[in-house]
Amino acid sequence: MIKRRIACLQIDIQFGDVTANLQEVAKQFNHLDADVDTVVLPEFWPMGYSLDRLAEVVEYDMLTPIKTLAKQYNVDIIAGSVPTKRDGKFYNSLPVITREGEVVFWYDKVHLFRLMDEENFLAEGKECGVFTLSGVTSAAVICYDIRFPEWIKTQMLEDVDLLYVVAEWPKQRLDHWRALLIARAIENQVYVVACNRVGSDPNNTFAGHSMVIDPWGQVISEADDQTGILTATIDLAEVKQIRRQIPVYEDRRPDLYRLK
Ligand SMILES: O=C(O)CCC(=O)C(=O)O
Repeated sequence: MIKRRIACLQIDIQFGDVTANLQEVAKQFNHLDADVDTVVLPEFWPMGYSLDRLAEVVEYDMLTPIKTLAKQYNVDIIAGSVPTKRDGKFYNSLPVITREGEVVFWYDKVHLFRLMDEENFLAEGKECGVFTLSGVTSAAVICYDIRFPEWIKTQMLEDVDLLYVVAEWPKQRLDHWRALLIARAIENQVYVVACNRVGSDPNNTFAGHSMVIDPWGQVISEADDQTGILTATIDLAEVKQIRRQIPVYEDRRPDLYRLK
């Protein structure tokens, strides 16, 4: 039995205000249950979708305070996503931070969301989001990525037990959010832990409804549309048990799948 207690910080994000957003994250850490192992933040928590401020925001040292929180609270952190800059290009990047305060993995969002103008400001990631954290083979993707089952499957084929999703998913497509996350859990027989934001920016109102879904597709915990912490305990032994019961990985027919 490998149990993990996970907490999603479902926060409101102040548009372009890194200081206020860091304060909000730190405030929420004060309310964590003492037995939490892993904390998950939403997409672009330092700034929201104020994409015209990317150049300014990347200069800000957003991760030192998050690393300090990891050590102080003795938790691993899937640190939502933050803007990064490499070779003159900006990325929507997800850092994985251990309880020792080390950044051990980065994932860059692969599918850019045109409805929110991402392709005008950001470059696409090209690498898989698979990593090991406190002994659990995990993967992480960002928001729009969940609409691409081929991309999620590519990662799940690396023996992943736990899929993290960080998002700023708008309220008007809440039904898609729920259906896509549940489908990804069922078809891949993995735990899905999805952290969304709440509140509004000048263009959108966001759905909240962070969710923890088991590998059978049952929603074991779901938030409403208010700020708060969604906490759930997962038992990773369930993954193997469900894959034995319905062996979809063994029954795949990739020789027939024409995905290009
Ligand atoms: O796919 C959607 O409906 C929402 C995606 C999104 O908001 C994002 O990727 O930031």
